[in-house]
Amino acid sequence: MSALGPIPAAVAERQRLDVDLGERGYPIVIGRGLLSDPDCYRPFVVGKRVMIVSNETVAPLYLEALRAGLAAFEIEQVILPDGECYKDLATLNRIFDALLERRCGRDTTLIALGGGVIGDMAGFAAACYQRGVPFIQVPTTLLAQVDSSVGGKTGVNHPAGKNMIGAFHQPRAVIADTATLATLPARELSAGLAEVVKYGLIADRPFFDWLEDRVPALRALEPAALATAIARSCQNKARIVAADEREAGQRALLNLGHSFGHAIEAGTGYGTWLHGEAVGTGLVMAAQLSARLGWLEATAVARIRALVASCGLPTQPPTSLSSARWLELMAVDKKVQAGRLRLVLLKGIGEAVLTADVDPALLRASIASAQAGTE
Ligand SMILES: NC(=O)c1ccc[n+]([C@@H]2O[C@H](COP(=O)([O-])OP(=O)(O)OC[C@H]3O[C@@H](n4cnc5c(N)ncnc54)[C@H](O)[C@@H]3O)[C@@H](O)[C@H]2O)c1
Ligand SMILES: O=C(O)C(=O)C[C@@H](O)[C@H](O)[C@H](O)COP(=O)(O)O
Ligand SMILES: [Zn+2]
Repeated sequence: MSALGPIPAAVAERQRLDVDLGERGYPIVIGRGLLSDPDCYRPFVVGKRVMIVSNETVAPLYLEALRAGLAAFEIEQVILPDGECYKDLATLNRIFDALLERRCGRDTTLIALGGGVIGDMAGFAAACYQRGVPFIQVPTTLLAQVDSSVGGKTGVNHPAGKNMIGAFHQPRAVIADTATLATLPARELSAGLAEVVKYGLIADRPFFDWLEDRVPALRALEPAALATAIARSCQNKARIVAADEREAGQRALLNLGHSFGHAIEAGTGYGTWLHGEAVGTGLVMAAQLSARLGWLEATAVARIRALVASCGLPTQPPTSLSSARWLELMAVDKKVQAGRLRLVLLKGIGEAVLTADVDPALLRASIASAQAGTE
């Protein structure tokens, strides 16, 4: 895949990128003040009715502005409890209950207003309700704006494993109003930065280099830096998704850090570690294992650890998980094929690879050293 080129010195106030998926293709619009702009929704809402799905934290902050943008439509809403621990089938059912109670038909468009948890659940509800209705992503966390709202992976967790029940269902549009990030807690902003760093590591070394100088600006919500990081992350994701929508091959690279990260999330009980925190540590663990294999220089591992730490993210895994538990959790990863673990590792900064060539003993040793802080 060709490089994305240098990072632009300036960004437009409103950026539009396209996810090139033919008839399932859609725009990602990034800018401030989009929530209440009817032009952001009119071309993408199918029918006269919308069902907004949000949660009890986001709705008091942004529901009114979104309703103003959707004033041309008949608006229904369902407000869910907040938290990763509610990303489950029981909470999903509340969306179906609301759709059925209001007698919503196939001409209802679901609108996900919130972070990745709301986006994944509303998207999954849209994939299933009456065998599929349209939906629009209105992401309000950094993590959702740079990653989860794009690409059509939807679903819920199971106690045995992360995102184990779900479907691919692409949104009709992604409307990312960056002004919503002003109310995001600092810990959640840091969590979003983990997926941003991931994009630099997978296939975009110039972006990684750029990030090394920009983390303070990003953590201070400096608008130009934020808009650049969001757009660059989405560009990286969009082109991988366009090349491999259903993860037959290279889309698995988007899982860098996630085999470790998902094990941490499931093993500690969903919500103790935020997804982005687990991914941040997972990125460091993937780098450390890559170094053990002789694929990555120690200096690169040190740069990756330093960047992740500078984002305000943990770099060391929890000590509460035994070696057996790690392997048990990693064995249910969706990348496992014929009982064989496949991991995304690094051959360099900006060069991620999918490999099945990892000796379990080496993996165990790497995890144990990471837990001990000696890796
Ligand atoms: N589908 C995908 O491709 C994909 C990609 C990455 C992550 N994910 C999933 O996304 C989820 C994580 O998403 P997340 O990090 O957005 O977490 P989240 O959805 O739990 O949101 C984080 C917290 O911020 C609150 N919040 C949201 N917007 C806010 C705002 N503007 N101001 C104040 N508070 C706000 C939420 O209510 C929540 O408490 C995980 O379940 C993960 O598995 C999916
Ligand atoms: O979009 C993808 O593909 C990703 O892998 C993005 C990840 O950041 C995201 O957390 C995703 O939900 C993980 O997918 P899963 O298939 O491992 O559950
Ligand atoms: Zn992720």
